[in-house]
Amino acid sequence: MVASPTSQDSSTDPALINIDDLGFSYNQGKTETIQGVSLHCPEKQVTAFIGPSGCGKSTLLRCINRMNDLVETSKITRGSINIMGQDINAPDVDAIELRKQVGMVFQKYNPFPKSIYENVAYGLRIQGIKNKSTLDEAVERALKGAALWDEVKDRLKDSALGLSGGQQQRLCIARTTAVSPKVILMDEPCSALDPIATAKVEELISELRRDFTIVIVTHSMQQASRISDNTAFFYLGELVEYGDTNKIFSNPSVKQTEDYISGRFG
Ligand SMILES: Nc1ncnc2c1ncn2[C@@H]1O[C@H](COP(=O)(O)OP(=O)(O)OP(=O)(O)O)[C@@H](O)[C@H]1O
Repeated sequence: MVASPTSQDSSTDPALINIDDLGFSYNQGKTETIQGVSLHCPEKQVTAFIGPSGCGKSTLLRCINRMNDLVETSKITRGSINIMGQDINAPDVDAIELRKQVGMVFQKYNPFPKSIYENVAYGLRIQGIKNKSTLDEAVERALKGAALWDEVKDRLKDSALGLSGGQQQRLCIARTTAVSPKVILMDEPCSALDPIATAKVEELISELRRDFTIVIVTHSMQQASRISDNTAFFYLGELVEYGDTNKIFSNPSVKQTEDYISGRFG
């Protein structure tokens, strides 16, 4: 057992995502990978999940858009996740509809083997948007929002696979924002990038918080402290401490958090 979380409400801002006593199992409930986690992610802020390898950060992230549904033996064992007041695991909630509101950016950038333009237009076309000028405007807006427009505006018809790794990741972010989700989940989005590309994506994340609520899993404590408003520290499937990022990194309430952020374990 780890210590009880010292804070579940990170701030007084209204929460967009409310996770309440969540339990999650990969093996039909025999063991819980997520054990009674409660935390609230405020709207238009960045919340970082940190903790040692295997503590359940990515699993919890994937609960927020029900990606774990794809694992046949997975099960929510207790509690709930509400997004904008809706229980996302209620029987009438369609996971595909949910994922339109809760987009995801992965560790390994994964553009489609299509043109730069078509990568961004893809989700809009699926939504039935056919008008060329509407698509052109939306693609330009998303690429500008992802700080990529100036680098690609003259080669929108070229393959996305010809971009550098950092550009491909920013393209994946543009693809996600183009369909205007409320939430963007990011699972170690910089771990495959060099320091310069990482700095660009971090800058981008700081910009994106103006329009989106972001939850990011990161192994980098420096990254969490640079870009997040709130930080949640997990250990063995439990939330140890959650709160304002400055507080967590300068004056954590729990010794385990302090040991982790100071590099004494993990
Ligand atoms: N699809 C799966 N089926 C069964 N067990 C899984 C699955 N995915 C992850 N796990 C297990 O769940 C636990 C938590 O894994 P998870 O990837 O969520 O941790 P993490 O904190 O994100 O780790 P890391 O920092 O290494 O990515 C681990 O023991 C892992 O082996």
